[in-house]
Amino acid sequence: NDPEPAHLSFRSFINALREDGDLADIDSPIDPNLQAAAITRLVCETDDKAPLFHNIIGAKDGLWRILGAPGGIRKTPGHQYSRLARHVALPPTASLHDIMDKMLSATHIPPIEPEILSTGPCKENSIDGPDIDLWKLPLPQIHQSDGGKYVQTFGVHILQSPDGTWTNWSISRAMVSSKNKLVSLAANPQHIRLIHDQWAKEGKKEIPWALAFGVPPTAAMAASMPLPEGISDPGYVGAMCGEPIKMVKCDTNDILVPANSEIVFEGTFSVEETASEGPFGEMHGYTFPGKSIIGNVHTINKITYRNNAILPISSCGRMTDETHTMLGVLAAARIRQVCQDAGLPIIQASCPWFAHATWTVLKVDTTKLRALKTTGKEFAKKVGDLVFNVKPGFAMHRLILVGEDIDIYNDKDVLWAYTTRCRPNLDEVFFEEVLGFRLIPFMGYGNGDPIKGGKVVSDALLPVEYTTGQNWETCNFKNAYPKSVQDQVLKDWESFGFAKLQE
Ligand SMILES: Cc1cc2c3c(c1C)C(C)(C)C[C@@H](O)N3c1c(nc(O)[nH]c1=O)N2C[C@H](O)[C@H](O)[C@H](O)COP(=O)(O)O
Ligand SMILES: [K+]
Repeated sequence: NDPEPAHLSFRSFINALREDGDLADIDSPIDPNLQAAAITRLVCETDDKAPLFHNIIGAKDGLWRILGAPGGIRKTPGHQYSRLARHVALPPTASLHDIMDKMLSATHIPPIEPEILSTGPCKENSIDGPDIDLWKLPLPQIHQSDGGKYVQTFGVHILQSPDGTWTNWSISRAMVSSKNKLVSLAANPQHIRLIHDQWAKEGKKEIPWALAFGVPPTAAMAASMPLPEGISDPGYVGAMCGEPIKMVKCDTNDILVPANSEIVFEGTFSVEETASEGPFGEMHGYTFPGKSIIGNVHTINKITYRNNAILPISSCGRMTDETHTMLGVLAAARIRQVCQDAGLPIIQASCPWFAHATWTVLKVDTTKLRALKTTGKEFAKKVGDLVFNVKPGFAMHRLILVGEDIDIYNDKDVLWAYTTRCRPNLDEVFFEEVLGFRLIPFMGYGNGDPIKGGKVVSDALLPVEYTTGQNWETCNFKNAYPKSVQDQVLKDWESFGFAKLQE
C-alpha cells in the first residue's frame, strides 16, 4: 500500500474504491482478448463497480493485472460521481459541479513544481530495449473491430516543448504496431500534435517521450483536460493538490514520470515515422470497421513497472465511460472558465451523457445578462464566436444556453428547456467556418466537410429572460401548488399506498 492518499496514488485510489464498495475484485482467469474489455463495457452501460482483474490470462512477471472503468459513474443515489471525486480528493457525495470546480481551482494561482525523487515504485522492475516484445504481454483487445491492440486507453503521454519550458500530459489512444512500437492518434488541435510539430520545425527526428500508466488520479484528470497552451500539467496539479507531485526521471531520457506509476513506457515519439492507426471503437459509440488513418509512431526503449503492476483501460463507446465523464466533463469545465475569463455571465457548464460529449450546456446568470441589454441572437453569436474558436470547444458541436431554473446536471431539465424554449432555426446561431471534430459520425462520415463547421449555439432562454426575467409558472408539483397543499400531499403520500419518494 502507498502512503499517499487516493488522489495521489493509483494503488490508494483502488483501495478507496474497495472501501466505497465500488470495486469488483475478480480472481477468475480473464482473457485480455475482448473478455476484460467486454466486462468493462457492460459495467459502463450499467453503472456498476470498477472491475479489477487479478488473474489476466498470459500475465507473467507481474505484467499485468487490469483495472477497468477508472472514471465510471455509479447508480448509487447521492454517490453517482464518487469514482471521479476520489480522483480529486473530494467526498464521495461530490457533485459534477464540485468536481469541475476542483479541476479549475488552480487556473489563476501559481504552479507548485514537482518534487524529483531518485527512485520510486515504478522502478521496481524493468525490461531493457532488446528484450522488449509487446506481443508477449497480455495486450487487451478493447473492441472486436479495432484495428489493433489498444494497450493505451488510459495512460498519460508525457512530452516537453523543445525548450523544455512546457511539460504536457495528455491521454490519447495508441495501439501496438510492432514488438517495440505504438502508433497513436495525435491530431490538431491537441497539444500532442502541437508539440510534435514544434520539434519537427526544429528539424528533430525523435522526440523524448514517456507513457505512464496508473498515474496519480489527479494527473489522469489533468491529462484529460484541455489546459491552456504552455501551462504545464505537473505544476498545475501540484497547485491543485497544494503539494508537489513526486516524480522520477526516465532511465533512457530526461522525461519525468510520476514516481508511483504502475507501468512506464520510455522512448521517443517519431517526427516522421508513421503507421496505420485505427479503427477504434470511439467515444461517440461507433466503430467503422476497416477504416484506418495514419498515426505517428512511438518507439519504446525501456519498460519499468511496479510489482504486480495494474494496467488501467477505458472500454469506451456508448455512454457512460471516461470519454464522457472526463473528456467531456473537463472540456465543459474549461469552456465555463474561458467564458468567465472573457467576462460572459456563465455560471455553470455541463456535458450530458446522452450527448456523448458533443454538447455543452451553459447556465446563464440572467440578472447579469439583462444588464448587458443584448438579444438572444447577439449573445448566442458572442458565446459561439468565443467557444468555437478555443481548444476546449473543439469537440463540442452544440452549446445550449439556459437560465437559472434549469439544473444542467439533470437531463430532464436540460431537454425540457431545449425542447420548449429554443425555436429551431430562429433561436439558433450556426457556425460553418470553425474547426469541426472529425470523430463525430455526422462529421467524419457525414455529408459535409469532415473538419469544418457543423456547429450551433441553441438559445434556450426565452426573450423575456433578456429583458424583465422569467414570467411563467412551471407546471410541476413544486411550483403549481401552494406550500400547504404540497405539505398535505407529502404527509399522506405513503399512507395512500404510493411508493416512498426519492430525495
Ligand atoms: C479520458 C480520455 C481522453 C481522450 C481519449 C480517451 C480517454 C479515456 C480514450 C479512451 C483513449 C479515447 C480517445 O478518444 N482519447 C483521445 C483523446 N484526445 C485525443 O486527441 N485522442 C484520443 O485518442 N482524449 C481527450 C484528451 O485527453 C483531451 O482532449 C485532453 O485535453 C488532451 O490534452 P491537451 O492536448 O489538452 O493537453
Ligand atoms: K491535458
